[in-house]
Amino acid sequence: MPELLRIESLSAGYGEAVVLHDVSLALGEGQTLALLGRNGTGKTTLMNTIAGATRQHAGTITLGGVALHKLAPHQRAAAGIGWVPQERNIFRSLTVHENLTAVARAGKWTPDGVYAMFPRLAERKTNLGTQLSGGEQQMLAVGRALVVNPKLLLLDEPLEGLAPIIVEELLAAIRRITREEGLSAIIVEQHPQAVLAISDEAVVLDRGTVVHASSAQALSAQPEVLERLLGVSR
Ligand SMILES: Nc1ncnc2c1ncn2[C@@H]1O[C@H](COP(=O)(O)OP(=O)(O)OP(=O)(O)O)[C@@H](O)[C@H]1O
Repeated sequence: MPELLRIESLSAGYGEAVVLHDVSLALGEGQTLALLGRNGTGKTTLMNTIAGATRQHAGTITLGGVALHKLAPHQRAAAGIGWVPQERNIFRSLTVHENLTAVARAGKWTPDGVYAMFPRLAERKTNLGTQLSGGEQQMLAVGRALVVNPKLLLLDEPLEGLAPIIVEELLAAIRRITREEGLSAIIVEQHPQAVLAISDEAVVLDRGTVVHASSAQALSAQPEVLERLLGVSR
């Protein structure tokens, strides 16, 4: 399969502080990567760096042959990065529908497609962002990234703090978006198994470096590695 993303020898952080050291990874078109690691190991920093929101000290990031690291954040969105940050950046003072139409760009994903994926959002079309539950806000954040019609979706802890029933709903939608619709994605999670089950590749970070890279299936089948690197046994 053709390569979509390639990161080589990446170092990045905040100001003078370097958080990521010599990170390299690659992802093929239509593939999903689970980005795992304990608290504070640099997962969010790597997502932010791909999106252009940190200070990059060294290395390259290429998306479909385009040198992303040379672009400003808004240019990276135009180049195909759909970023759903940890803090779910929706417009709280706009309605659900306005949130989607404000950023939509021509392509396969439309607001109606998002409503079909998330029927809860269809019911709340005219509600303001402030009136949504945490789960609905997360669905809207994912929907906003989809209607930009990205090449690569970055999902930073999309399941964090949500009720179990909402976690199931979101996971099913993410599985459909990645497995059935074939959109490439990087998913950050602290709890690995649910995400490994819907991913092709797995990378584990520790202290800002890659300490494990394999297929998601291979990592799932290694409880001793999960225990050692993530402190979970399954
Ligand atoms: N805005 C910032 N300025 C300075 N240092 C930061 C900033 N954000 C994060 N860091 C530091 O970078 C390191 C990696 O943090 P990061 O949030 O990337 O880890 P993480 O693996 O995503 O953790 P978590 O699972 O807790 O979100 C930590 O030591 C953190 O203190």
